[in-house]
Amino acid sequence: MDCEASSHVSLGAALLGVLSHLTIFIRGEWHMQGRAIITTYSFLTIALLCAEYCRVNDFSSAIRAVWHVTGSYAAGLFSSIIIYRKYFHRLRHFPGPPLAAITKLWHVWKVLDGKNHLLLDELFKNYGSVIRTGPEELTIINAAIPHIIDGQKGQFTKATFYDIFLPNLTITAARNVDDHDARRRIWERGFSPKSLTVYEERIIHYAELLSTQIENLVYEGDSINNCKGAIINITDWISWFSFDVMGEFAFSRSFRMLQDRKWHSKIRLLVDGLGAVGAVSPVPWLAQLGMSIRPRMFLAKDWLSLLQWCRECMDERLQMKGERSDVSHWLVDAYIKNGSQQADRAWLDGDAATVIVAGSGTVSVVLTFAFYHLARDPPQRDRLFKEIKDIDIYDRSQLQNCTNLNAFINETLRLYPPVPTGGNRTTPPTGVTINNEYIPGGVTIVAPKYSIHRLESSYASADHFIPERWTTRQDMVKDNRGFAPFSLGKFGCIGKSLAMIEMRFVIALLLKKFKIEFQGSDKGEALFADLKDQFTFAPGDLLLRFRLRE
Ligand code: HEM
Repeated sequence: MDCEASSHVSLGAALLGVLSHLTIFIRGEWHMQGRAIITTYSFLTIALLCAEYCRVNDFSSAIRAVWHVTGSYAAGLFSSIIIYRKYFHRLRHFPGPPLAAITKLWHVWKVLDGKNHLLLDELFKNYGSVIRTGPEELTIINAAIPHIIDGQKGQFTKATFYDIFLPNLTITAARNVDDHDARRRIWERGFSPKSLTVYEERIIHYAELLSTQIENLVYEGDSINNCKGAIINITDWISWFSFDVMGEFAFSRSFRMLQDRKWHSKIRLLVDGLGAVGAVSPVPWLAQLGMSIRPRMFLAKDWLSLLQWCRECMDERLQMKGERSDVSHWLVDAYIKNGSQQADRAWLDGDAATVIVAGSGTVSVVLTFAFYHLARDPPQRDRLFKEIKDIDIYDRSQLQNCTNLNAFINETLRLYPPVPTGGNRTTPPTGVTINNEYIPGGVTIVAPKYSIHRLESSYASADHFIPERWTTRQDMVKDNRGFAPFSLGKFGCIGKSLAMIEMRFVIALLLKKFKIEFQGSDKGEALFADLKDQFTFAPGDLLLRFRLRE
C-alpha cells in the first residue's frame, strides 16, 4: 500500500472509531458487555488479518497493516469519548477532578488504599457539594439528598454498581424494581415482631458466649500472665460474634468462631473478597470482565469458592428436618412453594449470603467503634453504666428506653455509618432538580453518609463524638434530614430493628460485666489507620483491656 492510500485507510479507520462511539457506545449501559466487546473486536481483527494476508501474501506486512488500522480505529474511538465527555457531555458544567470526567479508572487508582470515604470528603472541601466524580456520576453532599434519592416520592433506582455482584441474585443487588419489590415482600415476612422475639433469643445466646469467652480470657490473663484483665482485639471478637449470629440466621448453624477463638477460613475469604469489591467498585465492568474471562484467578477464585460454600451450606440447610426459626426460613419457604425452581435457588443462595454480609459487616462496625468510645471516654462509659446497672437488660423494652444508650449508638452511627459511601442511585429518566440545579436522567448519584453525617451545617462540632446532641444538647443538631445510617424507603435496611436489639444488648451486657479501657499507649491508632471503605466499613484492629467489675 502506498503512503497516500495508507493514510486514507488510517483516516477511515479513525472516523469509523468516532462513528462507533457516536452511534453505538454513547447510548445505554455497556458495563456488562465487556466480554462480548472483547470477543467481537478480537474476531474482527483476526478476520481483517486473514483478509490482508490473502491480499498481500506476506504475514509481517499484513500484521503491520492491521496494527495500523486497529490503532487508528482505537485512537478515533477514545479521542471521541474523551472529547465528548470533557466538552459536550450534559454533566460538563459540574466541577470535579479533570480526570474523573473522562474515566472512572482515576477513582480506582485513588481508592487503592481503601479510603474512599476520605477521598469524597476531600473532594467536597475542594469542589463544593455537587461534584462530578465520574463521566456519568455526581457525588452530592447535602442534608436533603437522602430523602430526595430514597424518600417516599423517590423514583430513583439502584445504580450500575450493584451489577458487580452478578450473576449472583440478591435483594441488595436487584436493580429491576419489580424483582426487588417481589423479593422484599418475602424478606419482610422474616422481620415481623414475632420473628424478632425468636431471633433475640439467639442473639442473647451468642452475646453470652462472647461475654463468657472474654471472662475466660480474663481468668487466663490473671493466672498465666499475672496481668490484670484480658487484652483482646475487640475488632476480631465482635466480628466473630456478629458472623456467628448471622450464620444462625442464614443457615441455622454457627461458624463457631467465638468457640474456636479464630476466623473461619471461608468467612476470612468473604472479608478479603469484600476488600476487592471495595477496590473495583467504581468500575463494575472491570470486575465483571475479570470474573468472566479469568474466573479461576486470584480473588475471583476466592469469591467463587465462597459462593460455592454458601450453596453447600444452603444444601445442608434445606436438608434440615423440622421448622427453623431463622431469617432464611421465609426465603426457603418461598423457594419450596414456588416449586424449587433453579432460578429461585439462585435467589435463595444469593440472599443467604446477603444475610451474612449485610447483617454482620454492619453491626460489627458500630459495636467496634462503640467500644472504642467507651474506652476513650470514661465519663460517657460511667454514664451508660449508671443507666443500665439496675435494669433487667434481658427485657427488651427496658433497654429500648435507655436514652443515653440510644444516644450513644446514634452518635456512633452518625460518625461511623457502616455503609459510608455506598448506596448509589440512578436518576429517573426525566431527570430531577436538586437545589435549583437540573440533573438529567440516567445519572449515578453518590450520597456518602460519612460526609453528610459530618456536615457542620447540620451538626455543631460535627467531627466530635457528643452523644448528648441526641438528648440534653439537641441544639447541637441543626438539621437532621441527612442522618440516614440505615438508608430510607424501599431500598432501606430491612434489619434495622434486629440490629438495634443486637447492638443495645451486647453493649449493655459487656458494660455491666467488664471495665473496658485502652491498652497501654494504644489509643486506637490502628483502628483508624487501617479503616477501609469496602462498601461496608472494615475497621482496623483495636486492642482493649477487659477487667471484671467487682
Ligand atoms: C448497624 C447495622 C446496620 C446498618 C447501619 C445497615 C445499613 C443498611 C443500609 C445503608 C442499607 C442500604 C444499602 C444500599 O442501599 O445498598 C441496608 C440494606 C439492607 N440491610 Fe442493613 N444495616 C444494618 C444491619 C442489618 C442487619 C442486621 C440485617 C439482617 C440481615 C440487614 C439486612 C439488610 C438487607 C437485606 C438490606 C437490603 C434491603 C433492600 O435492598 O431492600 N441489615 N442496610
